[in-house]
Amino acid sequence: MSQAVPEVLLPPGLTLGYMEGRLALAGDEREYGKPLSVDFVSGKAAHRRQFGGGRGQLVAKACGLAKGVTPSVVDATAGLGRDAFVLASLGAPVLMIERVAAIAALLSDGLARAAAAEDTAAIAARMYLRHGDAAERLARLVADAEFTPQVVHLDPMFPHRDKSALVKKEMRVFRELAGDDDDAPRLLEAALDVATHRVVVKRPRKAPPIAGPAPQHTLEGKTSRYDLYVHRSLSR
Ligand SMILES: C[S@@+](CC[C@H](N)C(=O)[O-])C[C@H]1O[C@@H](n2cnc3c(N)ncnc32)[C@H](O)[C@@H]1O
Repeated sequence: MSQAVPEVLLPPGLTLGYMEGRLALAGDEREYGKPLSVDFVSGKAAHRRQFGGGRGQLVAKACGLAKGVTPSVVDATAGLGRDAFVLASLGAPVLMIERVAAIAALLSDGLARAAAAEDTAAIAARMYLRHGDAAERLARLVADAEFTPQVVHLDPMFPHRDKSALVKKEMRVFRELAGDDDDAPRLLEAALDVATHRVVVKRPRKAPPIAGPAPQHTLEGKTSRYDLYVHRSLSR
């Protein structure tokens, strides 16, 4: 039985379709490289799940996962769900929000395949997905008691004015769809309003923090950094 392809608006030159059982976004390979899809079951995600360093990973430390501590997380910039999957693999319930319809469709397909596979079914059961603008949805999620995040994780696209800075062809498709996320300060404010424990923001290591309140702590990795905003009542 052929699966129906979700109807989403795409920039010219890109198509969404099923390839080898996966929903994938494809364009001219010379420009965009291999089709983009979400795979939580095999490849890099599986390798990282088995050998990635568990709670010692930067994203886990930033979100406050520690021995006996596993917070609930909203990943308000879900993208291809890599960070969300790491956190869910470590036991955290994670609600992902993604505003670009085509990316949300890839995530939804990847999640369905993870739910059907033996090794990842329990992890997928802790992952939830909403399509929409997180700056608008966060407050509603909490008001409706749909999900109360202890931690909000943000990883907005970092604007690269210099297009030659694009290293991987596959990421060109992604960047073309997601844009530059110039409105990240608005999202940070919305996240600070709802997270009961902390908001964590992933940045390139040398990039300035998002405009707005200053982070109380930073955690540095090899290529990226996390800015930590501890909930006001806990930071005193
Ligand atoms: C750099 S990517 C995130 C990658 C992700 N951390 C991962 O592990 O795959 C940023 C994503 O956040 C999404 N995004 C940015 N601002 C958003 C908002 N206000 N609401 C929902 N999604 C947003 C973009 O569309 C893009 O897909």
